[in-house]
Amino acid sequence: MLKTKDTVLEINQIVKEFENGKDSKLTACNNVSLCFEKGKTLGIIGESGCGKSTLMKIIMNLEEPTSGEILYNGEDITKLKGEKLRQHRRHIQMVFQDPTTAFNPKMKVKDIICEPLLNFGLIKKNQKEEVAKKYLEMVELPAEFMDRYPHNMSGGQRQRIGIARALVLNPEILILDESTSALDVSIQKNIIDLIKKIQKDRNLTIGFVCHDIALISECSHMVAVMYLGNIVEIIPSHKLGNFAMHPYTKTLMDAVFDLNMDFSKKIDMLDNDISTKIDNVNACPFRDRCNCSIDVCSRKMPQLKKITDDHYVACHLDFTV
Ligand SMILES: Nc1ncnc2c1ncn2[C@@H]1O[C@H](COP(=O)(O)OP(=O)(O)OP(=O)(O)O)[C@@H](O)[C@H]1O
Repeated sequence: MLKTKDTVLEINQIVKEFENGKDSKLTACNNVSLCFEKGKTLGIIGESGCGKSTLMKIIMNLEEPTSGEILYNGEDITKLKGEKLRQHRRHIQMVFQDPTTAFNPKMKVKDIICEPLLNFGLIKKNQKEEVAKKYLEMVELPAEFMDRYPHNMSGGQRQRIGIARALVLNPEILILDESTSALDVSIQKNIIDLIKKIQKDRNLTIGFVCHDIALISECSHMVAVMYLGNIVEIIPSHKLGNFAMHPYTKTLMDAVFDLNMDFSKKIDMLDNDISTKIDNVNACPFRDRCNCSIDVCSRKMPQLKKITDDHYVACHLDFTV
């Protein structure tokens, strides 16, 4: 994925290995390179355990990569320490899957929303109510909510507070890690609509991590498909339906329940579990579950190949025909 004039965050060849028992290592991220574009959403999709959250934690400086760099305004943020790191945190904020666990249950909504601003000394205590009102309005909640506690709200309302708190420092990039996954479908849609509106108003760059390809295609501009730590396809979301090429992406797409779907078509579901993985750098990570694997797949790791300017695939199959 090539850097453009609109790139705000550049992930270059990030590798993250974890100790996995005595003499073995687990590669959670294997040479991941991606670009986040200003005002756009980059969706990252993959099954549980494919490394999505690890990558997001590295972007958030909550985890250190084994190697690679992440450039924000030309500076490698993986190397930041101390006060420089603290100041940098204002630029990239995250909304977690379950904000309940991230909130102090003894704090009122106004304190939760304003805490980051107070930590950075950006407001005085007597400005809390004014700020909370503004941000509650932004996430379409009544001003009276500022005196509530998190446990007196629904999951959707709590997630709105999580979004307000993440945006209060006016970050350039917002990371949403399965942020709507725990919500009912109708509430999920409302939150997605709200996020899209805020993105437009603020020209916000978003990283949207999710295991639901239908949801990701609905709210992302570009989609990166991750499998066992590897990016196997990067594709504009509007092309997912008709132009996805990697056998894994196609399987994910085929599994989406679509009212217009041809029901006579066989749906190839993934049978063996992702946890039965073998870390083999000399083979395609998807080969054991792939219906189209060929001889070379068990000998060589496919590299991302450019199909068109905005579409990349890591597969040994020949897509030129
Ligand atoms: N601190 C850690 N120590 C050892 N292994 C880890 C650690 N964190 C993650 N892993 C492993 O790295 C791999 C990727 O985990 P990660 O949480 O990034 O996946 P994920 O795609 O976000 O999954 P999920 O959607 O379930 O959160 C998994 O095999 C996981 O067990």
